[in-house]
Amino acid sequence: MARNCLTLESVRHSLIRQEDSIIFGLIERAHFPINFPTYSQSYVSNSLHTFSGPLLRFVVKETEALLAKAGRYANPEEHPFFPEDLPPSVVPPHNFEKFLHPPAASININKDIWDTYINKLLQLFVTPGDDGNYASTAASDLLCLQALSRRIHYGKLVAEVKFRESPQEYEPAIRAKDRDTLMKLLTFEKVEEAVMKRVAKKAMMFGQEVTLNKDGNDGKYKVDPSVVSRLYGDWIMPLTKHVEVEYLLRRLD
Ligand SMILES: O=C(O)C(=O)C[C@]1(C(=O)O)C=C[C@@H](O)C=C1
Repeated sequence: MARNCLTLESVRHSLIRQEDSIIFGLIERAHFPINFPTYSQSYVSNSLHTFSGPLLRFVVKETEALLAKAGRYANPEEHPFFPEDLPPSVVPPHNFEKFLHPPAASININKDIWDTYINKLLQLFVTPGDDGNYASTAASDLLCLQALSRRIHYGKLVAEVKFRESPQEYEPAIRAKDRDTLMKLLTFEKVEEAVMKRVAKKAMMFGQEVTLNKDGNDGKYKVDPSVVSRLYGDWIMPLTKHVEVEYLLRRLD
């Protein structure tokens, strides 16, 4: 859909679709135990001294460098975790429609997303242990981080649509830099409740063992549906709303 035709219904529809990518990402990651060395400061240090630090950082940084050359970050819906020193794109530029308000478009909270994912979320949906599959673990973390980042930063589009639909409602709070009022204005509790129920249901459907005999999967899922619901309620939606508030605060700049 052309950006300028976006409505609250269509951006919500995109958020619903993105739930699938996030839940599949979580299921893939939950296939491995925590594998702490993936995040250890000292795991990667090679004799060439080309890189040192956590393996996950290495994998994300190198992947982003490659994707930047392929033009990924020219798309306003994509946000790199390591925006410093990205190489230029080698592909012809695409004329992405400018839908966001330019002074607010550059918000990037990937640092918070990274810290939250590593320090809070992972422990909730992966088992303890170490199976040595650190590179595969980092590759599945990368997919989760990208899906989460895309969803959370989608809050910019949601905020823009809300602002365009009723600017008079938002302008006084933006001028007063009143974060609490903005947060109240953009919060729809009923929608949040529906999101939490739907993601739990999707986690049940996507995460069940599919067999050819009649036995059910004994209520066992690849990722706990109640945890998925909690990840959304406690972190994913609050971070999305944080992006919405930050965006609106710059909407009249
Ligand atoms: O649907 C909206 O209105 C949004 O702003 C998105 C979202 C979410 O993150 O899913 C965030 C805030 C609302 O309270 C409801 C849902």
